[in-house]
Amino acid sequence: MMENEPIIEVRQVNKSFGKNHVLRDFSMDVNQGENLVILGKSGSGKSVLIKCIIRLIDADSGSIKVLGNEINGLDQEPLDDLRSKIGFLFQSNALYDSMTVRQNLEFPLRIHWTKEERLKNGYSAVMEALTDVGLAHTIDMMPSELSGGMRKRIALARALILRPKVILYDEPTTGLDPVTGREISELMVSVQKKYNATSVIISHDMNCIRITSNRVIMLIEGRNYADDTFENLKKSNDPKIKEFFT
Ligand SMILES: Nc1ncnc2c1ncn2[C@@H]1O[C@H](COP(=O)(O)OP(=O)(O)OP(=O)(O)O)[C@@H](O)[C@H]1O
Repeated sequence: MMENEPIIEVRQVNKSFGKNHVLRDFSMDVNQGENLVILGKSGSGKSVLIKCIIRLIDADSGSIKVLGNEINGLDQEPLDDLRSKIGFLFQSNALYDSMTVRQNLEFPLRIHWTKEERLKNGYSAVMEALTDVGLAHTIDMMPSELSGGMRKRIALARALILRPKVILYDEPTTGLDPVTGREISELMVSVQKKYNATSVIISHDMNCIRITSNRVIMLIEGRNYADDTFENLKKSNDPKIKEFFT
C-alpha cells in the first residue's frame, strides 16, 4: 500500500437489485485514522455499501480498494486475510446466546489464530478487549445476563479483538436509550484514538454522528451527494441536506 493512499477507496460503484438501482456511480475515500459517517435515509443503500466493501455482496460495476487490495476478484484466501483486518459491529450484535462472554470473544480467534496462539495469548486478548469497553468483570457471564448497552459493548470488544485496522459500524446506537447511545459513541472515539483505527459508521443518530464523526458523507439517491464535516452540513441551505438536521 502506498503512503497516504486512502484506507478505503470506492470508485463509481453501481449496485442494483432488479429494477432497484441502489448505488449509482458512488465514490468515496476513507483516510487513515478518521471516523467517517455515512448518513442517508432508511433504504438509501448504506448497508448495501458496507456489504460491498467487505464483499458480502458483489457490486455490479466499479472498483473498491481496501487497504490497497482491489476486492473484486480477490480469491477466498486473501479475502479472508483482508477480512481479519476489518472489525464489524452490525446492528443485531449477533452475540451467541449459548456462549459465555469469553467464548463469544474467542470466536474470531478460533478462525484466525492457531491453537498454540490461542492458548498462549487468547485470555489476555479477551481481557484487554473487555477492559477497553469497561466490562472485564463480565468475562464469565452469559449474554442474557447483560443489558442491551452492555451487549453492544461486548460486540464492540469482539470487533476489536483482532486489533482491526478498519472498523465498520452499522447503526451502533440503534435501540439504545440516549444516555447509553452516548456512552457507545464516546467509546467509539476512544477506540479510534487508542488504536488509530479507521472507521466507517452508518448512523442516523445525530448525537452519535456529532460525537464520532470527523467527516460525513450523505448518501442520497444512490450518490455521494455531500461530503463535509457535521458542523458544515448542519449549516447547509440545501433542502435535501437540511431535512436531516431539522
Ligand atoms: N439482498 C437484497 N436483495 C434485494 N434487495 C436488497 C437486498 N439488500 C438490500 N436491498 C434493497 O436495497 C435498498 C437499500 O437497502 P439498505 O439495507 O442498504 O438500506 P439502508 O440505507 O441501510 O437502510 P436502513 O437505514 O433502514 O438500514 C433497499 O431498497 C433494500 O430493499
